[in-house]
Amino acid sequence: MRQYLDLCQNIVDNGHWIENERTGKRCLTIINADLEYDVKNNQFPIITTRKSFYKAAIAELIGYIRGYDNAADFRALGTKTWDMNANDNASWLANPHRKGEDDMGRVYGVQGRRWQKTSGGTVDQLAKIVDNLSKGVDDRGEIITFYNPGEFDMGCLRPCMHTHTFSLLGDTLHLTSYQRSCDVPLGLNFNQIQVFTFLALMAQITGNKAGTAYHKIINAHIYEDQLDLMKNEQLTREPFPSPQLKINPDIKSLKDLETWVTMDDFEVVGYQHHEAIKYPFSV
Ligand SMILES: Nc1nc(=O)c2c([nH]1)NC[C@@H]1CN(c3ccc(C(=O)N[C@@H](CCC(=O)O)C(=O)O)cc3)CN21
Ligand SMILES: O=c1ccn([C@H]2C[C@H](O)[C@@H](COP(=O)(O)O)O2)c(=O)[nH]1
Repeated sequence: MRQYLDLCQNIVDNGHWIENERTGKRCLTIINADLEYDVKNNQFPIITTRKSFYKAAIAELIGYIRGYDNAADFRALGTKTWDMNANDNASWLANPHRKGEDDMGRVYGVQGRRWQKTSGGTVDQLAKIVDNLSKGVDDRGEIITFYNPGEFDMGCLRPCMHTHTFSLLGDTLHLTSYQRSCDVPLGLNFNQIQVFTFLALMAQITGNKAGTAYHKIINAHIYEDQLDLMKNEQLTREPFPSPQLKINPDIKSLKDLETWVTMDDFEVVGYQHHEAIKYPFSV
């Protein structure tokens, strides 16, 4: 994944040091990065310059698709990535909307599947997109957005990868995903996998061909305590060729994704990688 390493090198060479009040850490930061993934030819954008735990990344995506609001549900699917934000974040622990242990509040999938209408009831953004794309319809608004400023105070974290737009050209499906804030050593490793897999899955369940995924990032940063490992370890390594993602072909509908799918339905074939690097995580 040369484009990932180029972005990391660009931050190291041209980044600005920005204080981040929420985490109390400084971040080396650039604005604006555009990444592209070739889903059509199954060039899976997994990082090869360290070991990537791709099943955890896919588990996060499936949890968003299911509308999960609880770190325990994410753990049951195969990822602990929401434990810290749900249970170890002072401002969320003190928030009266928090419903107890593991609650994440009205984040990501809750907005995607159960956006609260002022007139009562909820909007299922994802089901509408799946219905339209299955009929070959792109109404130029096939958008799922998790970004609901009216409910930021009801969740543990504002969504980072917050909006996904699907587009049909004939029977080929494309995806454009927008990310406002990106922890390049940790989060992007997962987000690249999620953007790719979201397009591959949506093409599969709507009977379309997968095309290209476009990933647009605004604030791309490396936390100060991650910089040494990035500069002196990861960036000294040569990448390996991209492997392929195999998805169980029996997954045919949104209902399948909501009910029986597990991480055993995803396999990466031919993943060559360098050894793991453990980057610090900032809550
Ligand atoms: N500071 C920060 N960075 C993030 O990337 C991030 C957040 N916060 N909060 C919400 C989610 C949670 N995400 C996470 C959380 C942890 C890992 C992580 O620790 N990854 C390890 C290994 C994970 C594993 O063993 O499954 C890694 O090496 O990639 C990655 C993404 C992405 N998001
Ligand atoms: O999918 C994700 C979720 C989170 N992140 C990172 C980006 C930032 O480092 C933090 C969120 O902090 P904010 O202060 O809310 O911007 O989490 C990510 O990279 N990918």
